[in-house]
Amino acid sequence: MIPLTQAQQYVLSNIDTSRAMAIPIDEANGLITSGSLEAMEEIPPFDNTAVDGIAIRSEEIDRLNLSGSIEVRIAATIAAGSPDKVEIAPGTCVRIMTGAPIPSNCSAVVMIEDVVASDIMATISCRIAPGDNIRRKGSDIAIGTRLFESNTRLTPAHIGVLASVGFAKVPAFRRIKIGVISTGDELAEVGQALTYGKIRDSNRHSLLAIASSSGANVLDLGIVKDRPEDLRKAFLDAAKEVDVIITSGGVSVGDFDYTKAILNELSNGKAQWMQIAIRPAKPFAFGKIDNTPFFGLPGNPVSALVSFELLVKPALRKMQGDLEPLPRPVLAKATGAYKRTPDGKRHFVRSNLHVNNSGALAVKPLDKQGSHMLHEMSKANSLIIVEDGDGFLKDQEVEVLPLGAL
Ligand SMILES: Nc1nc2c(c(=O)[nH]1)N[C@H]1C(S)=C(S)[C@@H](COP(=O)(O)OP(=O)(O)OC[C@H]3O[C@@H](n4cnc5c(N)ncnc54)[C@H](O)[C@@H]3O)O[C@H]1N2
Ligand code: MOO
Repeated sequence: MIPLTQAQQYVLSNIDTSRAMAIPIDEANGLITSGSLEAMEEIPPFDNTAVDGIAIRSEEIDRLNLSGSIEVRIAATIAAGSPDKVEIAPGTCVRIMTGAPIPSNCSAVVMIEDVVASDIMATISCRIAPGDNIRRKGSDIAIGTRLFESNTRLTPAHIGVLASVGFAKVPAFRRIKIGVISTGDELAEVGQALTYGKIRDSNRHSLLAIASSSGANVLDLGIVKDRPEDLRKAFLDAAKEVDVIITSGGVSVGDFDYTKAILNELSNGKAQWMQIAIRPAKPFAFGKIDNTPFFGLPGNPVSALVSFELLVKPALRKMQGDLEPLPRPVLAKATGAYKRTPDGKRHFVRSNLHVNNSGALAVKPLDKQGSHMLHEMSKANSLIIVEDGDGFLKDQEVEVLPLGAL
């Protein structure tokens, strides 16, 4: 058996970053920038009002500060989007709506709630200072501002910023397309009758889902029987269609575990079959078919998902431009014990990570830890890392990998 870090490093060293290209901003959420981005427009693009109210000149502010109350004639009303460049006459003011351009010689806006106004006159008796309620041109983003560094993962707020300064496309690493295949004669499709000896193919569906929620496009490549010629054809066809191939099953030592043998043949003898010193997800195969990375995950349903988290996801992150692709654990206090015996493996214990009543991170190890027990896995949001040994006690601080992060 080899340590997990060795397997992860081997995979990462054989993974290239996907092509950088100009991506339409509405397709870029979750992608990573391939270059730094600078603003070529400013925000706000003109001085505008932050409130609905009355815009006044500094001379009126001075009069107000002297006398405590002023009356000003309302010369016009300015709506948001108004294209007019306005300058107002002495002794007058304008009604103005949130976001509308400020007349060039006005220096504050009084909120409409603080004004007694008729259609033509406004009486102002509140305190106001120059600059109040005005959002100055360029005060949020000036032209030339470095918006984002290269290798920034784009979130909805990044997308909004890019739209606000006029980027229709953004330079980013292309989204990966993942094809998922299930292998095994025992597999039945959902919706098919379940005859004796068969089980439903759950891996294909859970793997399509986890690949999709990891930010990839996915392609369902179906179930392939345990027949070398069928597997060979399916793998070769997949390599033409997708950027990454994921299979489950057939990577252990059974008589019909052909996946690793066919993968090795199609990667010109360069595939690696590994027994990783972890539980679950011990067997794993990795290779490339016509330069398309191929991940042979174990068939046990929990193992397939854990293998995806620990081995596929870091590779996807690297392909998508993440400079620190390996998952990082957090520390939390165990709310229960986990007993194990030394077996040379690091265990990943399905668990529930949460914030306790004191506001600290706590983690509950779940009961059923069998690698076929997918229902229990579905209740987990994290994996407690337990090094080889006897396990941990209640209230002990443990390392935890949260599941589900991009
Ligand atoms: N003699 C040994 N036997 C096994 C070992 C070992 O070291 N020596 N390792 C065990 C471990 S650990 C795992 S994990 C499995 C991995 O086996 P394979 O990757 O070859 O997978 P299969 O044998 O095809 O299936 C294992 C198990 O999972 C079920 N399965 C398979 N595909 C699906 C699917 N798409 N959806 C739901 N369930 C699936 C399958 O029916 C089996 O029960 O090997 C152990 N054996
Ligand atoms: O390691 Mo297998 O992946 O336990 O079930």
